[in-house]
Amino acid sequence: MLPVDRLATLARSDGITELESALLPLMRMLAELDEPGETEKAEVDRLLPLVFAVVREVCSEDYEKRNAPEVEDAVPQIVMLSPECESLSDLLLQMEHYGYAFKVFADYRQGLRYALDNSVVAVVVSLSDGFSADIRTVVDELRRHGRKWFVLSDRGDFSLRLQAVRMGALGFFIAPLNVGVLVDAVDPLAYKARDEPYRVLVLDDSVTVLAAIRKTLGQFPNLNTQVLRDPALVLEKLLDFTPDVLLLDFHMDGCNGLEVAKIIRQNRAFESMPIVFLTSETREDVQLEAMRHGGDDFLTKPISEAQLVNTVISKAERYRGLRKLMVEDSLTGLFNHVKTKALLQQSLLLAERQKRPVCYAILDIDHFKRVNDNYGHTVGDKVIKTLARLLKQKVRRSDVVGRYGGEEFVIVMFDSTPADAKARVDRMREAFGDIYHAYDEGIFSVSFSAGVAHFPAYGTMMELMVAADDALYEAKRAGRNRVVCAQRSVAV
Ligand SMILES: Nc1nc2c(ncn2[C@@H]2O[C@H](COP(=O)(O)OP(=O)(O)OP(=O)(O)O)[C@@H](O)[C@H]2O)c(=O)[nH]1
Repeated sequence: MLPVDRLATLARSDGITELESALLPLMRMLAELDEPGETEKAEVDRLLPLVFAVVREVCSEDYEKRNAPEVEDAVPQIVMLSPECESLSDLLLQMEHYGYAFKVFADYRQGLRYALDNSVVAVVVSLSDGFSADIRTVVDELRRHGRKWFVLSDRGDFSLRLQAVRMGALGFFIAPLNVGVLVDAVDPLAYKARDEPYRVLVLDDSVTVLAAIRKTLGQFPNLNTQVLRDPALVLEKLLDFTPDVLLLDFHMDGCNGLEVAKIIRQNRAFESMPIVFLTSETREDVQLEAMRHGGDDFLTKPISEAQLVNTVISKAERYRGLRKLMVEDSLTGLFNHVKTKALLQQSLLLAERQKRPVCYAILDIDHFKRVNDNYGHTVGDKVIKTLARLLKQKVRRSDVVGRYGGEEFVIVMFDSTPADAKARVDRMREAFGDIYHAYDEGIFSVSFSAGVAHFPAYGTMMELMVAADDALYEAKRAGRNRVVCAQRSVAV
Protein backbone atom coordinates (compact mmCIF):
# COMPACT_ATOMS: atom_id res chain seq x y z
CA MET A 1 0.00 0.00 0.00
CA LEU A 2 1.31 3.45 -0.91
CA PRO A 3 2.02 5.74 2.07
CA VAL A 4 -0.58 8.19 0.78
CA ASP A 5 -3.25 5.43 0.63
CA ARG A 6 -2.31 4.35 4.14
CA LEU A 7 -2.62 7.91 5.38
CA ALA A 8 -6.08 8.21 3.77
CA THR A 9 -7.19 4.94 5.38
CA LEU A 10 -6.03 6.20 8.76
CA ALA A 11 -7.78 9.53 8.19
CA ARG A 12 -11.01 7.70 7.35
CA SER A 13 -10.85 5.38 10.34
CA ASP A 14 -10.19 8.35 12.64
CA GLY A 15 -13.06 10.32 11.10
CA ILE A 16 -10.74 13.10 9.81
CA THR A 17 -12.78 13.66 6.68
CA GLU A 18 -10.98 16.87 5.66
CA LEU A 19 -7.68 14.98 5.37
CA GLU A 20 -9.27 12.12 3.52
CA SER A 21 -10.89 14.54 1.03
CA ALA A 22 -7.61 16.39 0.52
CA LEU A 23 -5.77 13.13 -0.21
CA LEU A 24 -8.32 11.70 -2.65
CA PRO A 25 -7.26 13.66 -5.80
CA LEU A 26 -3.65 12.78 -5.08
CA MET A 27 -4.50 9.08 -4.71
CA ARG A 28 -6.55 9.07 -7.91
CA MET A 29 -3.69 10.62 -9.86
CA LEU A 30 -1.08 8.29 -8.41
CA ALA A 31 -3.27 5.25 -9.13
CA GLU A 32 -3.28 6.07 -12.86
CA LEU A 33 0.48 6.57 -13.12
CA ASP A 34 3.31 4.27 -14.04
CA GLU A 35 6.02 6.88 -14.44
CA PRO A 36 5.36 10.46 -13.34
CA GLY A 37 6.17 13.04 -16.03
CA GLU A 38 6.64 16.80 -15.62
CA THR A 39 2.89 17.52 -15.73
CA GLU A 40 2.20 14.98 -12.99
CA LYS A 41 5.03 16.30 -10.86
CA ALA A 42 3.57 19.79 -11.24
CA GLU A 43 0.15 18.44 -10.22
CA VAL A 44 1.64 16.80 -7.10
CA ASP A 45 3.29 20.15 -6.27
CA ARG A 46 -0.11 21.80 -6.63
CA LEU A 47 -1.96 19.28 -4.45
CA LEU A 48 0.55 18.84 -1.65
CA PRO A 49 0.16 22.34 -0.12
CA LEU A 50 -3.55 21.61 0.37
CA VAL A 51 -2.75 18.34 2.15
CA PHE A 52 -0.23 20.15 4.36
CA ALA A 53 -2.76 22.89 5.12
CA VAL A 54 -5.25 20.25 6.29
CA VAL A 55 -2.59 18.45 8.35
CA ARG A 56 -1.71 21.78 10.01
CA GLU A 57 -5.40 22.39 10.76
CA VAL A 58 -5.87 18.87 12.15
CA CYS A 59 -2.80 19.24 14.37
CA SER A 60 -3.92 22.63 15.69
CA GLU A 61 -5.15 23.05 19.25
CA ASP A 62 -8.38 24.50 17.96
CA TYR A 63 -9.16 21.33 15.98
CA GLU A 64 -8.47 19.19 19.03
CA LYS A 65 -10.80 21.33 21.10
CA ARG A 66 -13.54 21.11 18.48
CA ASN A 67 -13.24 17.35 18.21
CA ALA A 68 -12.52 16.54 21.85
CA PRO A 69 -14.77 13.85 23.37
CA GLU A 70 -17.60 15.14 25.42
CA VAL A 71 -17.03 15.83 29.09
CA GLU A 72 -20.10 15.77 31.27
CA ASP A 73 -20.71 19.17 32.85
CA ALA A 74 -20.23 19.52 36.61
CA VAL A 75 -23.43 19.69 38.65
CA PRO A 76 -24.28 23.39 39.15
CA GLN A 77 -24.26 24.46 42.80
CA ILE A 78 -26.55 26.81 44.70
CA VAL A 79 -25.59 28.03 48.17
CA MET A 80 -28.23 29.03 50.68
CA LEU A 81 -27.42 31.10 53.79
CA SER A 82 -30.22 30.50 56.24
CA PRO A 83 -30.58 29.87 59.97
CA GLU A 84 -33.35 27.33 59.25
CA CYS A 85 -31.34 24.42 57.87
CA GLU A 86 -33.75 21.64 58.84
CA SER A 87 -36.84 23.13 57.25
CA LEU A 88 -34.98 23.33 53.95
CA SER A 89 -34.30 19.61 53.53
CA ASP A 90 -37.30 19.22 51.23
CA LEU A 91 -36.17 22.11 49.04
CA LEU A 92 -32.72 20.54 48.93
CA LEU A 93 -34.17 17.29 47.59
CA GLN A 94 -36.32 19.10 45.04
CA MET A 95 -33.35 21.10 43.77
CA GLU A 96 -31.40 17.88 43.33
CA HIS A 97 -34.17 16.60 41.09
CA TYR A 98 -33.78 19.70 38.97
CA GLY A 99 -30.09 18.90 38.59
CA TYR A 100 -28.65 21.27 41.21
CA ALA A 101 -26.44 20.63 44.21
CA PHE A 102 -27.96 22.70 47.02
CA LYS A 103 -25.84 23.54 50.08
CA VAL A 104 -27.32 25.22 53.13
CA PHE A 105 -25.20 27.09 55.72
CA ALA A 106 -26.58 28.38 59.01
CA ASP A 107 -23.23 30.08 59.63
CA TYR A 108 -23.22 32.89 57.03
CA ARG A 109 -19.43 33.45 57.20
CA GLN A 110 -18.76 29.78 56.58
CA GLY A 111 -21.22 29.81 53.66
CA LEU A 112 -19.53 32.90 52.28
CA ARG A 113 -16.13 31.18 52.38
CA TYR A 114 -17.59 28.18 50.57
CA ALA A 115 -19.19 30.38 47.90
CA LEU A 116 -15.91 32.20 47.30
CA ASP A 117 -13.78 29.04 47.19
CA ASN A 118 -16.07 27.11 44.85
CA SER A 119 -17.68 27.70 41.52
CA VAL A 120 -21.27 28.38 42.55
CA VAL A 121 -24.08 29.51 40.30
CA ALA A 122 -25.78 31.70 42.91
CA VAL A 123 -26.15 32.38 46.63
CA VAL A 124 -29.54 32.85 48.30
CA VAL A 125 -29.29 35.01 51.41
CA SER A 126 -32.15 34.63 53.85
CA LEU A 127 -32.93 37.79 55.86
CA SER A 128 -34.69 37.14 59.12
CA ASP A 129 -34.45 40.76 60.20
CA GLY A 130 -33.46 42.98 57.29
CA PHE A 131 -29.85 43.71 56.37
CA SER A 132 -27.93 43.43 59.63
CA ALA A 133 -24.31 44.65 59.71
CA ASP A 134 -23.09 41.06 59.44
CA ILE A 135 -25.23 40.32 56.40
CA ARG A 136 -24.07 43.56 54.78
CA THR A 137 -20.46 42.41 55.10
CA VAL A 138 -21.32 39.03 53.60
CA VAL A 139 -23.16 40.43 50.57
CA ASP A 140 -20.47 43.06 50.04
CA GLU A 141 -17.91 40.25 49.77
CA LEU A 142 -20.16 38.26 47.41
CA ARG A 143 -20.57 41.31 45.24
CA ARG A 144 -16.85 42.16 45.30
CA HIS A 145 -16.06 38.65 44.02
CA GLY A 146 -18.69 38.79 41.30
CA ARG A 147 -20.97 36.16 42.86
CA LYS A 148 -24.63 36.33 41.87
CA TRP A 149 -26.93 36.50 44.88
CA PHE A 150 -30.63 36.64 45.71
CA VAL A 151 -32.60 37.69 48.78
CA LEU A 152 -35.08 35.45 50.57
CA SER A 153 -37.29 37.29 53.00
CA ASP A 154 -40.69 36.86 54.65
CA ARG A 155 -41.54 40.49 53.90
CA GLY A 156 -41.34 42.22 50.54
CA ASP A 157 -41.86 45.89 51.30
CA PHE A 158 -40.51 48.51 48.96
CA SER A 159 -37.75 49.81 51.26
CA LEU A 160 -36.27 46.33 51.78
CA ARG A 161 -36.42 45.62 48.04
CA LEU A 162 -34.73 48.97 47.39
CA GLN A 163 -31.89 48.14 49.78
CA ALA A 164 -31.46 44.75 48.11
CA VAL A 165 -31.29 46.29 44.65
CA ARG A 166 -28.79 48.89 45.86
CA MET A 167 -26.58 46.16 47.29
CA GLY A 168 -26.61 44.30 43.98
CA ALA A 169 -29.15 41.50 44.61
CA LEU A 170 -30.21 39.87 41.36
CA GLY A 171 -33.66 38.92 42.62
CA PHE A 172 -35.97 38.88 45.61
CA PHE A 173 -37.90 35.83 46.82
CA ILE A 174 -40.65 35.81 49.41
CA ALA A 175 -40.58 32.92 51.91
CA PRO A 176 -41.52 30.11 51.77
CA LEU A 177 -39.27 29.64 48.77
CA ASN A 178 -41.02 27.97 45.86
CA VAL A 179 -38.71 25.58 44.05
CA GLY A 180 -40.13 26.44 40.60
CA VAL A 181 -39.50 30.14 41.19
CA LEU A 182 -35.92 29.48 42.33
CA VAL A 183 -35.19 27.18 39.38
CA ASP A 184 -36.61 29.73 36.91
CA ALA A 185 -34.27 32.35 38.38
CA VAL A 186 -31.08 30.27 38.43
CA ASP A 187 -31.53 28.25 35.22
CA PRO A 188 -30.40 31.07 32.92
CA LEU A 189 -27.28 31.53 35.08
CA ALA A 190 -26.42 27.84 35.16
CA TYR A 191 -27.30 26.93 31.60
CA LYS A 192 -26.15 29.81 29.48
CA ALA A 193 -26.84 29.01 25.85
CA ARG A 194 -23.75 27.50 24.31
CA ASP A 195 -22.95 29.61 21.28
CA GLU A 196 -21.66 27.09 18.83
CA PRO A 197 -19.58 28.63 16.04
CA TYR A 198 -21.31 28.93 12.67
CA ARG A 199 -20.24 26.12 10.35
CA VAL A 200 -19.07 27.28 6.92
CA LEU A 201 -18.30 24.90 4.05
CA VAL A 202 -16.35 26.19 1.04
CA LEU A 203 -16.40 24.17 -2.19
CA ASP A 204 -13.93 25.49 -4.75
CA ASP A 205 -11.43 23.73 -7.01
CA SER A 206 -8.77 26.38 -6.49
CA VAL A 207 -6.34 25.73 -3.67
CA THR A 208 -5.43 29.41 -3.62
CA VAL A 209 -9.04 30.55 -3.18
CA LEU A 210 -9.62 27.93 -0.47
CA ALA A 211 -6.48 28.94 1.41
CA ALA A 212 -7.38 32.66 1.20
CA ILE A 213 -10.97 32.11 2.43
CA ARG A 214 -9.84 29.79 5.21
CA LYS A 215 -7.28 32.37 6.34
CA THR A 216 -9.82 35.21 6.39
CA LEU A 217 -12.60 33.28 8.12
CA GLY A 218 -10.11 31.56 10.45
CA GLN A 219 -9.60 34.88 12.25
CA PHE A 220 -13.13 34.69 13.63
CA PRO A 221 -13.61 32.28 16.55
CA ASN A 222 -17.37 32.21 15.90
CA LEU A 223 -16.75 30.59 12.49
CA ASN A 224 -15.78 26.96 11.95
CA THR A 225 -14.67 26.67 8.33
CA GLN A 226 -14.05 23.50 6.35
CA VAL A 227 -13.05 23.29 2.70
CA LEU A 228 -13.66 20.83 -0.11
CA ARG A 229 -12.21 20.65 -3.63
CA ASP A 230 -14.10 17.70 -5.05
CA PRO A 231 -17.79 18.42 -5.88
CA ALA A 232 -18.48 14.65 -5.97
CA LEU A 233 -18.03 14.54 -2.18
CA VAL A 234 -20.33 17.43 -1.41
CA LEU A 235 -23.45 15.52 -0.31
CA GLU A 236 -21.52 13.31 2.08
CA LYS A 237 -19.72 16.34 3.47
CA LEU A 238 -23.00 18.24 3.94
CA LEU A 239 -24.50 15.33 5.87
CA ASP A 240 -21.44 15.04 8.02
CA PHE A 241 -20.70 18.71 8.70
CA THR A 242 -24.24 20.22 8.41
CA PRO A 243 -23.00 23.70 7.50
CA ASP A 244 -24.93 26.89 8.24
CA VAL A 245 -23.79 28.30 4.93
CA LEU A 246 -22.14 26.91 1.78
CA LEU A 247 -19.78 29.01 -0.32
CA LEU A 248 -19.84 27.46 -3.78
CA ASP A 249 -17.51 28.13 -6.69
CA PHE A 250 -19.49 28.95 -9.82
CA HIS A 251 -17.00 27.57 -12.36
CA MET A 252 -15.31 24.26 -11.50
CA ASP A 253 -13.61 21.58 -13.58
CA GLY A 254 -16.14 19.00 -14.73
CA CYS A 255 -19.29 20.74 -13.49
CA ASN A 256 -20.51 24.18 -12.58
CA GLY A 257 -21.80 25.52 -9.28
CA LEU A 258 -25.31 25.83 -10.63
CA GLU A 259 -25.47 22.08 -11.27
CA VAL A 260 -24.05 21.31 -7.84
CA ALA A 261 -26.65 23.66 -6.28
CA LYS A 262 -29.43 21.81 -8.12
CA ILE A 263 -28.16 18.44 -6.83
CA ILE A 264 -27.99 19.84 -3.28
CA ARG A 265 -31.50 21.32 -3.45
CA GLN A 266 -32.91 17.95 -4.52
CA ASN A 267 -32.22 16.80 -0.95
CA ARG A 268 -34.92 17.94 1.43
CA ALA A 269 -32.44 18.28 4.28
CA PHE A 270 -30.63 21.06 2.41
CA GLU A 271 -33.62 22.80 0.86
CA SER A 272 -33.15 26.00 2.82
CA MET A 273 -29.41 25.98 3.58
CA PRO A 274 -27.94 29.24 2.25
CA ILE A 275 -25.76 28.85 -0.85
CA VAL A 276 -23.51 31.78 -1.77
CA PHE A 277 -21.83 31.57 -5.16
CA LEU A 278 -18.22 32.61 -5.55
CA THR A 279 -17.74 33.87 -9.06
CA SER A 280 -16.03 36.29 -11.36
CA GLU A 281 -19.26 36.29 -13.36
CA THR A 282 -20.78 39.75 -13.47
CA ARG A 283 -23.46 39.23 -16.13
CA GLU A 284 -26.81 39.92 -14.52
CA ASP A 285 -28.74 37.28 -16.49
CA VAL A 286 -26.33 34.51 -15.34
CA GLN A 287 -26.57 35.67 -11.75
CA LEU A 288 -30.39 35.76 -11.92
CA GLU A 289 -30.44 32.25 -13.41
CA ALA A 290 -28.27 31.02 -10.53
CA MET A 291 -30.56 32.65 -7.95
CA ARG A 292 -33.55 31.01 -9.63
CA HIS A 293 -31.91 27.63 -9.06
CA GLY A 294 -31.34 27.97 -5.39
CA GLY A 295 -28.48 30.44 -4.90
CA ASP A 296 -28.98 32.98 -2.12
CA ASP A 297 -26.24 35.46 -2.92
CA PHE A 298 -23.17 36.18 -5.00
CA LEU A 299 -19.68 37.15 -3.97
CA THR A 300 -17.75 38.45 -6.94
CA LYS A 301 -14.05 37.63 -7.10
CA PRO A 302 -11.78 39.22 -6.01
CA ILE A 303 -13.82 39.13 -2.80
CA SER A 304 -13.20 41.80 -0.17
CA GLU A 305 -12.58 40.35 3.30
CA ALA A 306 -15.24 42.53 4.93
CA GLN A 307 -17.84 41.52 2.36
CA LEU A 308 -16.98 37.83 2.76
CA VAL A 309 -17.22 37.88 6.55
CA ASN A 310 -20.41 39.97 6.61
CA THR A 311 -22.15 37.80 4.04
CA VAL A 312 -21.16 34.55 5.76
CA ILE A 313 -22.22 35.70 9.23
CA SER A 314 -25.50 37.28 8.15
CA LYS A 315 -26.56 34.25 6.08
CA ALA A 316 -25.55 31.77 8.79
CA GLU A 317 -27.27 33.81 11.50
CA ARG A 318 -30.57 33.96 9.61
CA TYR A 319 -30.44 30.26 8.79
CA ARG A 320 -29.77 29.33 12.42
CA GLY A 321 -32.71 31.51 13.56
CA LEU A 322 -34.98 29.99 10.94
CA ARG A 323 -33.88 26.48 11.77
CA LYS A 324 -34.49 27.09 15.48
CA LEU A 325 -38.08 28.12 14.73
CA MET A 326 -38.54 25.12 12.48
CA VAL A 327 -37.12 22.53 14.83
CA GLU A 328 -38.19 23.63 18.31
CA ASP A 329 -41.39 22.94 20.17
CA SER A 330 -42.71 26.33 21.27
CA LEU A 331 -43.90 25.31 24.78
CA THR A 332 -40.76 23.49 25.93
CA GLY A 333 -37.91 24.51 23.61
CA LEU A 334 -37.21 20.79 23.00
CA PHE A 335 -36.92 19.42 19.47
CA ASN A 336 -40.32 19.08 17.83
CA HIS A 337 -41.79 15.90 16.37
CA VAL A 338 -40.38 16.31 12.86
CA LYS A 339 -36.88 17.21 14.00
CA THR A 340 -36.78 14.44 16.59
CA LYS A 341 -37.62 11.89 13.91
CA ALA A 342 -34.97 13.28 11.60
CA LEU A 343 -32.38 13.12 14.37
CA LEU A 344 -33.40 9.57 15.23
CA GLN A 345 -32.93 8.60 11.60
CA GLN A 346 -29.52 10.31 11.56
CA SER A 347 -28.46 8.52 14.76
CA LEU A 348 -29.47 5.15 13.30
CA LEU A 349 -27.48 5.75 10.11
CA LEU A 350 -24.44 6.70 12.17
CA ALA A 351 -24.95 3.74 14.52
CA GLU A 352 -25.16 1.38 11.57
CA ARG A 353 -21.99 2.80 10.03
CA GLN A 354 -20.07 2.72 13.30
CA LYS A 355 -21.60 -0.55 14.57
CA ARG A 356 -22.78 1.12 17.79
CA PRO A 357 -26.04 0.61 19.72
CA VAL A 358 -28.79 3.21 20.10
CA CYS A 359 -31.70 3.18 22.53
CA TYR A 360 -34.97 4.93 21.87
CA ALA A 361 -37.29 5.77 24.76
CA ILE A 362 -40.81 7.10 24.63
CA LEU A 363 -42.20 8.72 27.80
CA ASP A 364 -45.83 9.56 28.55
CA ILE A 365 -47.10 11.41 31.62
CA ASP A 366 -49.54 9.24 33.58
CA HIS A 367 -53.19 10.27 33.85
CA PHE A 368 -52.39 13.65 32.45
CA LYS A 369 -56.02 14.28 31.57
CA ARG A 370 -56.71 14.32 35.31
CA VAL A 371 -54.02 16.99 35.83
CA ASN A 372 -55.79 19.24 33.34
CA ASP A 373 -59.23 18.41 34.71
CA ASN A 374 -58.24 18.89 38.37
CA TYR A 375 -55.82 21.81 38.24
CA GLY A 376 -56.44 23.49 34.88
CA HIS A 377 -54.69 23.59 31.53
CA THR A 378 -52.15 26.24 32.60
CA VAL A 379 -50.93 24.06 35.45
CA GLY A 380 -50.86 21.13 32.98
CA ASP A 381 -48.61 23.18 30.70
CA LYS A 382 -46.30 23.90 33.63
CA VAL A 383 -46.02 20.17 34.36
CA ILE A 384 -45.06 19.55 30.72
CA LYS A 385 -42.43 22.32 30.95
CA THR A 386 -41.09 20.91 34.20
CA LEU A 387 -40.63 17.46 32.68
CA ALA A 388 -38.97 19.01 29.62
CA ARG A 389 -36.50 20.89 31.81
CA LEU A 390 -35.77 17.83 33.91
CA LEU A 391 -35.11 15.70 30.82
CA LYS A 392 -32.86 18.39 29.32
CA GLN A 393 -30.83 18.45 32.50
CA LYS A 394 -30.60 14.69 32.91
CA VAL A 395 -29.67 13.62 29.37
CA ARG A 396 -26.12 13.55 28.06
CA ARG A 397 -25.07 16.11 25.51
CA SER A 398 -25.00 13.45 22.81
CA ASP A 399 -28.61 12.38 23.51
CA VAL A 400 -31.55 13.82 21.63
CA VAL A 401 -34.62 14.78 23.61
CA GLY A 402 -37.80 15.88 21.92
CA ARG A 403 -41.46 16.52 22.62
CA TYR A 404 -43.37 14.16 20.45
CA GLY A 405 -46.71 15.85 21.02
CA GLY A 406 -49.07 16.45 23.96
CA GLU A 407 -47.62 14.81 27.06
CA GLU A 408 -45.30 12.48 25.12
CA PHE A 409 -41.54 12.86 24.98
CA VAL A 410 -38.78 10.84 23.36
CA ILE A 411 -35.10 10.38 24.10
CA VAL A 412 -32.57 8.99 21.64
CA MET A 413 -29.56 7.62 23.50
CA PHE A 414 -26.57 7.00 21.28
CA ASP A 415 -24.10 4.31 22.32
CA SER A 416 -26.38 3.07 25.06
CA THR A 417 -27.24 -0.53 25.99
CA PRO A 418 -30.85 -1.40 26.96
CA ALA A 419 -29.86 -1.93 30.61
CA ASP A 420 -28.06 1.41 30.73
CA ALA A 421 -30.93 3.22 28.99
CA LYS A 422 -33.53 1.65 31.28
CA ALA A 423 -31.54 2.60 34.38
CA ARG A 424 -31.17 6.19 33.17
CA VAL A 425 -34.84 6.62 32.26
CA ASP A 426 -35.74 5.04 35.61
CA ARG A 427 -33.66 7.68 37.42
CA MET A 428 -35.47 10.40 35.47
CA ARG A 429 -38.80 8.80 36.38
CA GLU A 430 -37.93 8.73 40.06
CA ALA A 431 -36.74 12.34 40.01
CA PHE A 432 -39.89 13.48 38.21
CA GLY A 433 -42.14 11.63 40.64
CA ASP A 434 -40.46 13.39 43.56
CA ILE A 435 -41.14 16.88 42.21
CA TYR A 436 -44.03 18.85 43.69
CA HIS A 437 -46.14 20.88 41.28
CA ALA A 438 -48.00 23.84 42.68
CA TYR A 439 -51.59 24.90 42.02
CA ASP A 440 -53.71 27.59 43.71
CA GLU A 441 -54.56 25.51 46.72
CA GLY A 442 -51.56 23.28 47.26
CA ILE A 443 -49.20 20.86 45.64
CA PHE A 444 -49.41 17.54 43.81
CA SER A 445 -47.07 15.13 42.07
CA VAL A 446 -47.31 13.05 38.90
CA SER A 447 -45.42 10.18 37.30
CA PHE A 448 -44.60 9.03 33.81
CA SER A 449 -44.35 5.65 32.11
CA ALA A 450 -41.81 4.78 29.44
CA GLY A 451 -41.01 2.19 26.81
CA VAL A 452 -37.45 1.57 25.64
CA ALA A 453 -36.32 -0.23 22.50
CA HIS A 454 -32.86 -1.02 21.26
CA PHE A 455 -31.14 -0.78 17.89
CA PRO A 456 -29.91 -3.07 16.29
CA ALA A 457 -32.25 -5.56 18.07
CA TYR A 458 -35.01 -3.61 16.30
CA GLY A 459 -33.26 -2.91 13.04
CA THR A 460 -35.32 -0.21 11.31
CA MET A 461 -36.64 3.09 12.54
CA MET A 462 -40.22 1.91 12.18
CA GLU A 463 -39.56 -1.34 14.09
CA LEU A 464 -37.77 0.56 16.83
CA MET A 465 -40.59 3.07 17.27
CA VAL A 466 -43.30 0.43 17.26
CA ALA A 467 -41.36 -1.69 19.79
CA ALA A 468 -40.90 1.30 22.13
CA ASP A 469 -44.59 2.18 21.77
CA ASP A 470 -45.61 -1.39 22.60
CA ALA A 471 -43.29 -1.35 25.64
CA LEU A 472 -44.88 1.93 26.77
CA TYR A 473 -48.33 0.40 26.40
CA GLU A 474 -47.12 -2.54 28.48
CA ALA A 475 -45.85 -0.14 31.17
CA LYS A 476 -49.23 1.61 31.27
CA ARG A 477 -51.09 -1.68 31.41
CA ALA A 478 -48.90 -2.97 34.24
CA GLY A 479 -49.91 -0.04 36.45
CA ARG A 480 -47.95 3.02 35.12
CA ASN A 481 -45.00 4.81 36.77
CA ARG A 482 -42.52 2.31 35.34
CA VAL A 483 -40.08 1.73 32.47
CA VAL A 484 -40.43 -1.34 30.26
CA CYS A 485 -37.77 -2.53 27.81
CA ALA A 486 -38.78 -4.19 24.53
CA GLN A 487 -37.47 -7.72 24.83
CA ARG A 488 -35.91 -8.69 21.50
CA SER A 489 -32.16 -9.18 21.84
CA VAL A 490 -29.46 -8.85 19.18
CA ALA A 491 -28.74 -11.99 17.16
CA VAL A 492 -25.10 -12.99 17.61
N1 LIG B 1 -52.10 21.20 29.44
C1 LIG B 1 -51.89 20.53 28.30
N2 LIG B 1 -52.56 19.38 28.07
C2 LIG B 1 -52.32 18.71 26.94
C3 LIG B 1 -51.39 19.18 25.97
N3 LIG B 1 -51.36 18.28 24.94
C4 LIG B 1 -52.23 17.30 25.26
N4 LIG B 1 -52.82 17.54 26.46
C5 LIG B 1 -53.80 16.74 27.17
O1 LIG B 1 -53.20 15.53 27.61
C6 LIG B 1 -54.25 14.60 27.88
C7 LIG B 1 -53.78 13.21 27.47
O2 LIG B 1 -54.72 12.31 27.94
P1 LIG B 1 -54.82 10.80 27.51
O3 LIG B 1 -54.03 10.55 26.25
O4 LIG B 1 -56.25 10.43 27.52
O5 LIG B 1 -54.07 9.98 28.59
P2 LIG B 1 -53.76 10.23 30.11
O6 LIG B 1 -54.85 10.93 30.84
O7 LIG B 1 -52.42 10.90 30.19
O8 LIG B 1 -53.66 8.77 30.65
P3 LIG B 1 -52.58 7.64 30.40
O9 LIG B 1 -51.68 8.06 29.27
O10 LIG B 1 -53.39 6.43 30.03
O11 LIG B 1 -51.85 7.48 31.67
C8 LIG B 1 -55.46 15.08 27.11
O12 LIG B 1 -56.44 15.50 28.04
C9 LIG B 1 -54.95 16.27 26.31
O13 LIG B 1 -55.92 17.29 26.19
C10 LIG B 1 -50.72 20.42 26.24
O14 LIG B 1 -49.91 20.90 25.45
N5 LIG B 1 -51.01 21.04 27.42
